[in-house]
Amino acid sequence: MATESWAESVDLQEKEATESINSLQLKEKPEENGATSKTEGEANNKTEEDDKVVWSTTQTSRSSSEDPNSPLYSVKSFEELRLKPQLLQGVYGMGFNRPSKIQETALPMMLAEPPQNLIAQSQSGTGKTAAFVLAMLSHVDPNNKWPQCLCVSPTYELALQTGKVIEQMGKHYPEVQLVYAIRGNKYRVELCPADRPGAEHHQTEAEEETLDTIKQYYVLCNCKEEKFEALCNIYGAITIAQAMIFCHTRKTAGWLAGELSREGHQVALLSGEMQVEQRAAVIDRFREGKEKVLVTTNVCARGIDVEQVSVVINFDLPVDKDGNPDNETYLHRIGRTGRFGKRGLAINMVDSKMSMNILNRIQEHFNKKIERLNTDDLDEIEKIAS
Ligand SMILES: Nc1ncnc2c1ncn2[C@@H]1O[C@H](COP(=O)(O)OP(=O)(O)OP(=O)(O)O)[C@@H](O)[C@H]1O
Repeated sequence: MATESWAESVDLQEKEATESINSLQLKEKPEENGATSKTEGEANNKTEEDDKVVWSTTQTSRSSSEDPNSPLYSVKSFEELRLKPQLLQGVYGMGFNRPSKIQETALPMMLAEPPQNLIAQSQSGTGKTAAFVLAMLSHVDPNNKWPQCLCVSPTYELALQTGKVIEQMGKHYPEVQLVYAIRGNKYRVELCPADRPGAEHHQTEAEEETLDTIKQYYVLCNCKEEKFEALCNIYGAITIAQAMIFCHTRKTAGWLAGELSREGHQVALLSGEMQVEQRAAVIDRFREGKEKVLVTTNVCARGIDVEQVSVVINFDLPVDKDGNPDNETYLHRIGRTGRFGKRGLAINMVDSKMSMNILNRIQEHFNKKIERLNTDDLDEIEKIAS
């Protein structure tokens, strides 16, 4: 699959972004993902690190593709979805064995002749992107030399991420060309007709929006310093592959990134005021595992798919401009972990009566109990990860 180069401008910015990230890396962690090979002598010499429970995305939850109630369960194979052979090659090349429920349900509707309009909802990380990418690639006819599929993304980062999925799935379909109509690329888009006819709806109930594979907890604190201490205790008790930490303001995010760096964590900082290309470079580095912790404010981290993210921390709970709970943002944030049946952990920091009230309203909205976690008790933290 051919691509127009958007990477040039990203490269130019990357150096600058890397420098600012490097300035945060005061101390490198010697071990990656808690995985090391040891001699027998070393193995007998247990360290604090050895005692930690590993909270890793390699552990899959009970909600697997075998469970008919799981959003990953399907009765069909990709062959039965009648995908083009080039796309089947692409799908298997990405390591997908079977479609998820949303893929199995949505693809036949999107591939029908004539195709049906569809508004589909499914839990985070259950394969929606893959579903609509396959639909786009199935419809495009490379003999027609005009733009045929338009994918509109809410953010620059998501446009790049979806583009990468298109590139991977379309790897064996080089006749199809992909272009990015994003900042820095001069490309005139054809507009969609404003009068779209009605669409089929495939919706999820509010109670089902969060995944059972993501365990949710809250921690009671009094101030940001206590929240940071709680965070350190969590890191002291469990080994975390990669984590995303959400803050309300840039100021808090910057402060927290600095504190975490001083503790020896490999930290990346992502916030709205950075140039979009810089933000893309930061996300790329995080995706490659160059940083293990991503501290971020909000919008730019929406929809990011990084498999290794095993823990999401709401250092500040998401609220809208009127100070009410932002349930949608909460869902998007915690959905950065527990991707495609992996286990995930979401921890909310509560530091006032007001934020406790916000948390209670979030629980009510999703009809899901969020348990309290005492981070002064290392055994208790270890237990939630086992
Ligand atoms: N059928 C499949 N088999 C195995 N892995 C899959 C399959 N479909 C998608 N994935 C992987 O699962 C992860 C989540 O998929 P995807 O990003 O499509 O989910 P999503 O529903 O769009 O997520 P979000 O709601 O956060 O936008 C991705 O890393 C993707 O590569």
